[in-house]
Amino acid sequence: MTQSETKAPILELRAVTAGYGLITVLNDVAVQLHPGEILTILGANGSGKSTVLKTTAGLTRILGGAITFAGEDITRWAAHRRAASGIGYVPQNQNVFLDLTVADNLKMGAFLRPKSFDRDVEEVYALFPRIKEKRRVLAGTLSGGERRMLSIGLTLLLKPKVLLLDEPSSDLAPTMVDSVFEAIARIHRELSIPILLVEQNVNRALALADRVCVLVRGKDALDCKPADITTEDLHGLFIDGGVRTS
Ligand SMILES: Nc1ncnc2c1ncn2[C@@H]1O[C@H](COP(=O)(O)OP(=O)(O)OP(=O)(O)O)[C@@H](O)[C@H]1O
Repeated sequence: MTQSETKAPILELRAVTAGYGLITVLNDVAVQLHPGEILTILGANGSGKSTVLKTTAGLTRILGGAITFAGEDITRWAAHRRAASGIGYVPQNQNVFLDLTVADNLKMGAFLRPKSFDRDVEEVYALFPRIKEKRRVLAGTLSGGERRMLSIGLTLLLKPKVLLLDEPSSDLAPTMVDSVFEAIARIHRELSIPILLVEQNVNRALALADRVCVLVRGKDALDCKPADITTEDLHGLFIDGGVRTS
């Protein structure tokens, strides 16, 4: 058991069943994120990884189970209340204003904290120097990776207590993937924010994670340390759509 696992989880999904309208995607799912931890969720396409994040952010229909965050039952809380209480969700699709400059995007993100605006924006620029260089250009002209960085930066301005990152490296050039993973490691190390990470780049995700949760068809099938995942597990996970655990 790691030091972080001995603490109570900051975020917990307990036997959560959830979906969209009449469609049930998650069945009885259990996920625990502990203080100081990066937990990576792996799974085949369509296994429900993004739905775990959306359910935590309050964007799906919860049909059963409970979600607790920082000691409170947030199961019935609306998405905006969860965000305001410290659940920072960075969706896979960009959430930046394409017709505004980078600096104006950040201004929008920091409008709730006018007093600390300059300091908070400098913190984002320090994490993402590339974003600082491009602060005067329209967000619509940024590369995919730069937009991803801006999107993470916008969420950081809300001072999250946990960060939910949905495939931050998808569709990026290799050098951008390096920059994004480096930034995630720094956010974790320097800002001490626990992170729930959904990622298709298995090797990079395993290198970064303290713990791994594997989803198979909407159900958590494996919860272990990265070193305990075998090549066979991974083969089962991505080729067969299931996980061999023995
Ligand atoms: N808004 C939606 N309405 C209805 N069904 C949805 C919606 N979003 C996702 N689904 C369905 O939920 C299931 C799980 O989707 P989800 O995006 O959570 O999977 P995933 O593991 O993140 O997949 P991928 O790795 O391909 O992104 C899929 O069958 C998908 O079609």
